[in-house]
Amino acid sequence: MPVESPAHVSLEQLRDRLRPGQRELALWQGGPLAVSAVPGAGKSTGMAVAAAIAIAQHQLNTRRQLVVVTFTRSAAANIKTKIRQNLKALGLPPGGFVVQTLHGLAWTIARAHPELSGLNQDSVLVTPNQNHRLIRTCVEQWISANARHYQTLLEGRQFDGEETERLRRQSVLRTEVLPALATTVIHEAKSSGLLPDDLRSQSNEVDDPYTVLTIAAGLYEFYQTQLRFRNLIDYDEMILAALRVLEDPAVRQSWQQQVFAVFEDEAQDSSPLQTRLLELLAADPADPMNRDRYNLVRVGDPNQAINSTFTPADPIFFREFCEECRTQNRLATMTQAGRSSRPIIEAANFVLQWVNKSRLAGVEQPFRVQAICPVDRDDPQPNANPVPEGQGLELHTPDDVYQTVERIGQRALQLFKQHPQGQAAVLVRTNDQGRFVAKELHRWYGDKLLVYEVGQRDRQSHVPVEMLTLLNFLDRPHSPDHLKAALTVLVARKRIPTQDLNALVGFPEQFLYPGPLDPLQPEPVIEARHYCNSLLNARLKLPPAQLIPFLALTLDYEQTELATADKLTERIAQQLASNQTLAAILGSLNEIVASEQFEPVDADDAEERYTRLGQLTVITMHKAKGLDWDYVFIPFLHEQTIPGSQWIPPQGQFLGDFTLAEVARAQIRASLHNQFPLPSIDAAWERAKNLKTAEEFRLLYVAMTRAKRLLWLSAARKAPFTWNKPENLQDREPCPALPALMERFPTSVMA
Ligand SMILES: Nc1ncnc2c1ncn2[C@@H]1O[C@H](COP(=O)(O)OP(=O)(O)OP(=O)(O)O)[C@@H](O)[C@H]1O
Repeated sequence: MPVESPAHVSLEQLRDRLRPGQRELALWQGGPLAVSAVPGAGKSTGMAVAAAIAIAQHQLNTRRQLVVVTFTRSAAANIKTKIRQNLKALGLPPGGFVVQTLHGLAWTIARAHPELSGLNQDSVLVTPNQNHRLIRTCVEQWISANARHYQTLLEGRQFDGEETERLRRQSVLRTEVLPALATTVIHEAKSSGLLPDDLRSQSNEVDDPYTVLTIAAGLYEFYQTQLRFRNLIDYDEMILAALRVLEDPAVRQSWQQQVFAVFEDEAQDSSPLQTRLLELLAADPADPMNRDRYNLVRVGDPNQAINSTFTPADPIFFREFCEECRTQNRLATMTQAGRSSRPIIEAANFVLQWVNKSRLAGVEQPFRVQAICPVDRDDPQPNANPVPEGQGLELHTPDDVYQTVERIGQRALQLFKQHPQGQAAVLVRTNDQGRFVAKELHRWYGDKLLVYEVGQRDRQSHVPVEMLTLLNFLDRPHSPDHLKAALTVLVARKRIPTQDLNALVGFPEQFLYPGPLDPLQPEPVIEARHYCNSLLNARLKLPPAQLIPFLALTLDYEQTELATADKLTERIAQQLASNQTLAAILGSLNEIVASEQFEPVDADDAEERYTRLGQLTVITMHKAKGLDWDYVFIPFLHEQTIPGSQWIPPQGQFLGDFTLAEVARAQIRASLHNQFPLPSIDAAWERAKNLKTAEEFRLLYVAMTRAKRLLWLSAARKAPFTWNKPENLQDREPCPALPALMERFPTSVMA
C-alpha cells in the first residue's frame, strides 16, 4: 500500500486558526510592527504562526534567518516547539529560525567576535554570589578613596559624634546603604548605556547635598575595574559587548544580512539597550538608518510590566514604541482573550480603569487603557471564555488571616471534589505569606489537600549559602561582617527576634561576651546572644564534619531541606576525604556556593509542576506571570502591601526619609526620559513611590488575570504587622481596589 503523505495546510488555513488580533500579526509583511496584547490573548500562539508564515513566504534558511527573542528559557523552548509544529503543518523542515533569550543572543554575537567585543575565551559570567562580594569590595574601595564624601554620609541629617552611633552608622552604610545603591545604579545605568562620567555630569544638574549620582559614579567605576581585573562579565556587559561588535560596519552588515527579521515577545520587559540591539539586527543592510525598514515585530503587554522597580525595564519604552507605530498605522492590538470567564474579565477591566482614574500613582497612569474583550462565538480556541464556577468572582472579608486560609481550604476541597481534574493556586505577594498559607493549610486540612508550595521548593538553593554564612561566623565570630550575616540568617529563619542588627555588630566581643560593667542587654539581644553562644559551643564540641548537619537541625530545616544539607555534607566529605578541618570545609563550601552548581533549580519543567491537576499551588504573584489555573485565590489584599509604600529601613533614616538607591534610580530614569532639570532628592523619592504604586497595581492585575473560572479575592480585617510573627494581629485596611470592586459587583460579595 502506498504511504499516504500527511495532509498539509496552506498559509491561509494556518492563518484561519487565529483570532482577529493574532491574524494581524500573521499578516505582517515587513517593517516595524507593535502588538499590544491583553493577558490571555494568545501572544505566543499568534507569534508562532506568524513566524512559520514568514519562514515559508521568504524561504528562510540557515543563511537568512528569523530571530525570535523571548524573556526566559522556558518561554523559548515553548515557542520553538510551536513554530516547529506550524512548519510541519505547512510541510516544511524545522529550519530558518532561531529562538533565543535576549542574553543568549547577545552572548552568541559577542563570542563570535572576541576581538571586537573585548570578551575572550576565559571570560565568565559573574554569579550572584560573586557579584555580591564584588559589590562589597567596591564599597570598601570607594570608602577609602572618598573619606570626605563618606563623612558627609555618616553625619547624615545630624550627628552628635557619639562613638556607638558612629559605628552603627558605619555598619549600615557599608553593609546596606552603599551596596544597595551600587547594585541598583550600576544595573540601571549600564543597561541604559550610561557611563560613570555621564552620571557625574548629571549629578551637576541636581540640587542634592549628598550628590548621590557622584557616589554612584564612583561605585560604578570601581565595579567595572573589578570586573575587568577578574575577567568576569555581567548580563548588562553581554549586551554592551554585542553592541560593540555591531559598531563595526562590515560585521554589522553581515549580521543584518543573516537576520531577516526579529520577533520579540514580552517586549514590555526590555531595557533601552536591549531594544537598541534588536533594532540594529532588524535593520535593512541596504538602508540601515531607515527606521521604516526595520523588520522588527515587538509583542507585549505594557499592563503586565512588573519588573520595573527591580530592573531597568520601564513600560514607558514599550508604550512609546506602540505610540510611534500607531502614528504609522503599524500598531496591532490583541484585545480578545479566551482564557477567563466573563466575570473575571469584567473584574480585571474594572480594576484597570479604576486605578487609572483614582490617580493613586501621581500623574503617570499605571495602565495603558486597553480592555480585555471576550472572543467571538466562532473562535478557534476550544472552550474559550469557559463558564464560570459559581459567580466566577468572589469577594471575601474574613475576620483574620487564619480564617482566610481556612476558607480557601474549604473552597478548594469543595472544588476538587466536584472537579478532581481542576487546577488551583493561591497567589501571594511574598514568600513569607506563602509559607504561612502552606503551614495553615496543612494544620487545617492535613493530607486531604494536595498543596505545592513553590517558595519552599525553591528555597532549597539557599541551604549551601546559609551553611556557609553560619560556618564563616563559627570560623571568625569577631568579624562584624560574619556576625551580621549570621544574625541575618537567624532572623530570616525566625530563630531570633527581629531587631536592628547594626546595633549588635559594632562591638562583636561586647555583644557575645558582655562583661559585668557593660550596659544591660535588652531581651531580644540576649536571645540573639544565647543563640550565637550555643552555636560557638557546638564548634568547640563537635568534629567539623558534623557541623553542617548540626546547623541544619538548629535552623529548624524541614525534611527536604535536611536532605539537601545531608547531600551537601556528603559532597564535601567526598571532596576532602580525611582532611575535614573547618578551613578545608569552608574552602570547599565556598567553591560550591560560588559555582552555584549544587542542586540547580530545574526551570524547564517548572510550569508543569506549578499547574498539576488536583493540586493547590502556593506561588508568588511574580512567579505566576504567564501561567493560569482554573481557580485562583488571592488573599491578604491589604493596603499595606498593595500598593504598600516604599520602605525606608529605620536604621537608614539618619540619612533622611528616603533611600539613596531609589533616589538615584529615579534621577537616572528622569535623565533617560529627558526630564531636565533632574528631580531633587524629595521629588525623586516621590517618583520612586509612584513607580512602586503603579507597579503593585499592575502586579494585582497580572494576578487577577491568571484565573480561568473562579477568581477569589480577600482582605482580612486583621492581619499581622509582620509575617515573621503572624500571631500578632492588627486591624488592617484593604487594598483600595477591593472596596471599589465590592461596590461595583455587589452580588460577588460573600458573607
Ligand atoms: N488561535 C488559538 N487557537 C487555539 N487556542 C489558542 C489560540 N490562541 C490562544 N490559544 C490558547 O489560549 C491560551 C492563552 O494563550 P497564551 O498563554 O499564549 O496567552 P498570552 O497572551 O501569552 O497570556 P499572558 O499575557 O497572560 O501570559 C493558551 O492555552 C493557548 O493555547
